Amino acid sequence: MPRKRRIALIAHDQKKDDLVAFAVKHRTFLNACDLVATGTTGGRIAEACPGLDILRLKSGPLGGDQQIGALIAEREVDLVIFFVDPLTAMPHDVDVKALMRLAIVYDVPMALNEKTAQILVRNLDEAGAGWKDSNEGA
Ligand SMILES: O=C(CO)COP(=O)(O)O
Repeated sequence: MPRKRRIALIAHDQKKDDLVAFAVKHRTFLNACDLVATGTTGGRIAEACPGLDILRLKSGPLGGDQQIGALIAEREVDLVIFFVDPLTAMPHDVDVKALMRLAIVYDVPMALNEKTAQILVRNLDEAGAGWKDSNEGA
């Protein structure tokens, strides 16, 4: 049986409220997916959406972005939703860049802001299971 789509959810601190609101809004869709998140982001979403099953990795600055990058390299991630804060310097900026680089290398769709996330989620929702299949083997 094909695995469910796996979505990686990440938000910088100043964007966490926005991603939590996004998750609440798209909860039914997310519930049908496998979810993986960096530590604090995953905790915040789990708190706001009890019952949503989220695999929580390490916090971003402690290696969480790299863990998600490794999953991308293993072709275990179908979509990255990463609400980035472009106005704050991050001590782990190199990890953030590495994660983005791997999403580009492996041609994984990646939303870096809310509007893009909305478009991708709507597209996935409408495409049903066919969306992932059409991206397999690429
Ligand atoms: O720092 C992050 C992404 O770079 C997010 O990590 P947290 O979800 O643990 O805050």
